[in-house]
Amino acid sequence: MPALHDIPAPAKLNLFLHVTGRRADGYHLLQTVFRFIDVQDRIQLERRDDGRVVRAIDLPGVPEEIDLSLRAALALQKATGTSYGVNVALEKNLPAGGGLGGGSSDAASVLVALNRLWNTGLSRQELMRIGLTLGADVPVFVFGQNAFAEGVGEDLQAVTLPERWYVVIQPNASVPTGAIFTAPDLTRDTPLITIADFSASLNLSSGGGLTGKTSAADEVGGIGSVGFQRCFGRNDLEPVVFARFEEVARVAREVDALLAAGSLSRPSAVDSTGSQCKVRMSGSGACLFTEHESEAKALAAAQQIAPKIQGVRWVQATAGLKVHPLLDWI
Ligand SMILES: C[C@@](CO)(OP(=O)(O)O)[C@H](O)COP(=O)(O)OP(=O)(O)OC[C@H]1O[C@@H](n2ccc(N)nc2=O)[C@H](O)[C@@H]1O
Ligand SMILES: Nc1ncnc2c1ncn2[C@@H]1O[C@H](COP(=O)(O)OP(=O)(O)O)[C@@H](O)[C@H]1O
Repeated sequence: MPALHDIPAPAKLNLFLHVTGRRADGYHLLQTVFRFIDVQDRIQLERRDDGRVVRAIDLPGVPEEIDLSLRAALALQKATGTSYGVNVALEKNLPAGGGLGGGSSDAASVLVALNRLWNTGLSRQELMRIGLTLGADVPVFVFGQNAFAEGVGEDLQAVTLPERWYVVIQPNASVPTGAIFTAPDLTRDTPLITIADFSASLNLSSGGGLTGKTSAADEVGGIGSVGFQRCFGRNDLEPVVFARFEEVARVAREVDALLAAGSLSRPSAVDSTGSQCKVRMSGSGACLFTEHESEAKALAAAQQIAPKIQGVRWVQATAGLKVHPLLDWI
C-alpha cells in the first residue's frame, strides 16, 4: 500500500501574543508572531482502500475522538469525498498542552501529507480553511511560513525572522487553553501594533529585520542599533496562567533570576534599560522560552537551567526554523 514515512510536525513558539478583542462567538482577536522550531512529532501514514481512519499507535491521555491527527484525516475525507482511508501512527515528542501547538501541527501535517497520499489536490487555502475548523492554530502550520497573525490566528502574513536558537522549558503543569481565554482577569484590550513595529524591534544591524531598514525608534532608543534586538510586546495570557499555576510562575521567576544574575549564556535581546528580556511563555503555556543568538549559547543556557531549576518536565535547546519542513509539499 502507498505510504508516507517520517512526516515532520514541528512545534511553534508565539514570540509575543497580544489579546486585542473578543468576537461575539467568544473567540479572541489576537496579534502574534508564530515561529516554527526544530522539535517535532513524526507521523507515518499508510493508505487504506476500505475508507477507515485507524490509529496505529495509542496516544495516552488523548482519546481517538479528540485526536487532532485523526480528526484532520476525517475532515479531509469529508471535504473531498475520497474513498481512501489511512492508518495513522504518531510518534509524539512534543509535550501535549504545552503551548507549542503540537496537536495543531499534527493535524496540519496530516492534512498536507494526506492531500498527497490521497491525490485530493486541494490548494493551500482550502487546506487552511479545513484546518481552521479543527483549531485556531492549525492554519499557520499549513501556511508553512513564520507569520504575523491576526484574527483568531488565521489571518497570516509571512515574516522573515533572524536566525535564532531557543531554550524551551516545560514546567510541571498542564494548562487548559479554553479556561485561560475565559478568565475574568484576562486583559482583552492591548493596543493594535503593526508588522513594522515588530520589525523595528529586531536586530537590524545583522540584516535580520523584516524590512531591512533601521527605524526611527532604533536610532532614538540606541539599543536596537548597536546589534541587539529589543524585547518586543508580551504574552497577555501569562499573568492569567501565572496566577493559577504556581509551578509555571515559580519556574519563570527562577529562570528570570538566572538571567538577572547573568548566569545564563546571554540571550539575544534586551529591554530599553539594557536588561535581558525576561523568559516568556508560549501560547497558553505551560512552556516558557528564552531566545539566543547562537546554538552554542542556547545549549549552554539549557545546560545551566536543567540542573538549577527543580521539577521541570522538559528542557530543550532548539533552532528556530526558516520555514515549515513541508512548505513545498503543496
Ligand atoms: C493560545 C494559542 C496561541 O497560538 O496557542 P496554544 O496555547 O493552544 O498552543 C492559540 O490561540 C490557541 O489555538 P488552539 O489551541 O488551536 O485553539 P482552539 O482549539 O481553536 O481553541 C481552544 C480554546 O481557546 C479559545 N480560543 C482559542 C483561540 C482564540 N483566538 N481565542 C480563543 O478564545 C477557544 O474558545 C477554545 O475554548
Ligand atoms: N495529536 C495530538 N497531540 C497532542 N494533543 C492532542 C492531540 N490531539 C488532540 N489533543 C488535545 O489537544 C490538547 C492541546 O494539545 P497541544 O496542541 O499539544 O497543545 P497546545 O494547544 O497547548 O499547544 C491536548 O491537551 C490534548 O487533549
